Amino acid sequence: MLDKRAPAREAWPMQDTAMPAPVPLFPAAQDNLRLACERLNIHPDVFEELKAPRETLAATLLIRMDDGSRRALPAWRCRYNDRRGPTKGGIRFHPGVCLDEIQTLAFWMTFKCAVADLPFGGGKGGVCVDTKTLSRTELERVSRAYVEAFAAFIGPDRDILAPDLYTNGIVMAWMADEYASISGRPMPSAFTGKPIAFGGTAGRTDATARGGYYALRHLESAFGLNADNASVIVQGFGNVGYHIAKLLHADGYRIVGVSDSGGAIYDPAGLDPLSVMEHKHLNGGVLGAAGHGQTREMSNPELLEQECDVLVPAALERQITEANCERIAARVVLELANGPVTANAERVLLAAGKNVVPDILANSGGVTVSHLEWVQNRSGFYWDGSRVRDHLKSVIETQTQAIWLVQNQMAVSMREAAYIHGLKRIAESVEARGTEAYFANGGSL
Ligand SMILES: NC(=O)C1=CN([C@@H]2O[C@H](COP(=O)(O)OP(=O)(O)OC[C@H]3O[C@@H](n4cnc5c(N)ncnc54)[C@H](OP(=O)(O)O)[C@@H]3O)[C@@H](O)[C@H]2O)C=CC1
Ligand SMILES: O=C(O)CCC(=O)C(=O)O
Repeated sequence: MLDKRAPAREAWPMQDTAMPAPVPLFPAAQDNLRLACERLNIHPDVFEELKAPRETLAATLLIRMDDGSRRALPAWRCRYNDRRGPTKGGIRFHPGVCLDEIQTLAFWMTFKCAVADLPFGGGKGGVCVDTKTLSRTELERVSRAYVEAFAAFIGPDRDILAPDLYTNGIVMAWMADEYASISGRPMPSAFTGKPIAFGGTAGRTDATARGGYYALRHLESAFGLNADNASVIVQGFGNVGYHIAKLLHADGYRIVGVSDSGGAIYDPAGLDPLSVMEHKHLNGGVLGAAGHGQTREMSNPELLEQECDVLVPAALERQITEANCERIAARVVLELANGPVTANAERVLLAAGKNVVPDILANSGGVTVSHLEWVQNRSGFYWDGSRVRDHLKSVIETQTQAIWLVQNQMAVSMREAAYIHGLKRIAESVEARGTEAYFANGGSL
């Protein structure tokens, strides 16, 4: 019998054929791997192992909506490579989520964890959903359904989740709670980025931004930047975008532009991130927030091209592409988003003498502090915020310096240097199992 609640045929969501599919991310990620393998003159088995994910699971989450209807949401979790330890990486809820994106993000996590020298491999997950269309109870059902679907994949020694785009500490708490129900005992270390009252760590909320901040400050003199007269544009005003704006503003950087999904504001005289965030809380977006008298509203693409010294993409992938790279005014691009600059665009930026601090270094602060949360959950001994920040600063400065050296020694881009630095560690962990001699040149750079 026909379900009386079924919507009329026209009301069923149809595929939007007018929108061209985005260029896949994974082939460019593989190019980075191939280049790093060539530069290190590494055994071909390493490329063979890393060119594809270990395992990816797809599921359809069937969610009961508040009005009684059901929605089917595509979801994925990818464990890309676990040679250095359990796979680790965030989960995102976004309407653009697809298999290509999740696999690529999991690949990037593999290298990010190696760059930060964490005992983790890389993973990532996502649900194709627009959280802005969900009530809080629907969001909770999506979070719990995700864990139910992927429970066999997850675990403190297998695959450890964390927040990413449009997920946060509350989502992690629902997930950890669901996982405890399924496992029959609490296992908080299978999730990081949890609220502090539920086994979270001090310092995780702003860790991604803080890591990027430490990297930028470490490179200031190399980039010829001076906090007292340098200007910054931040794309995305969520967890990462807001905190980087706040940290740099506190040090004297002039925040001249910020944006969110609703649009952008630009004020050459400067914006106060705290008052912009207050405005966003009250009005739902940054549009309409006032700076120092010269504030203009514009689109996100326009904002990227405005005058500034440092551009911080902190939203989505593929924001700086062949279409706009020649008009980017910034001298430094600090990639706090994952994959915001395409490979072709980066070539153009570098040829124009600009600097790009690659995502797998610039945004590695989040997973570095997630590692500390995992350690604290397992030991039952909790650190204070200053100890967490000191550790993060030391990790970021050490890895930034190491990558800077590789870049100069090998005359490669900072991204290539980061991949070489990470690949060396991954290959060492394979070789340490005694199977093969992976370094044709004995492991020296
Ligand atoms: N959270 C973490 O620990 C880590 C995050 N990252 C990366 O950082 C980026 C941001 O993540 P996070 O801050 O956690 O996510 P959030 O969900 O907290 O914030 C995302 C922000 O991006 C904005 N946004 C969404 N779409 C657009 C668009 N088309 N143009 C401009 N802005 C847009 C959102 O706008 P609105 O507020 O209007 O919705 C929001 O302000 C992602 O690429 C993520 O993968 C990387 C490492 C760790
Ligand atoms: O904290 C983590 O485990 C991972 C964060 C993340 O998803 C990322 O770095 O892209």
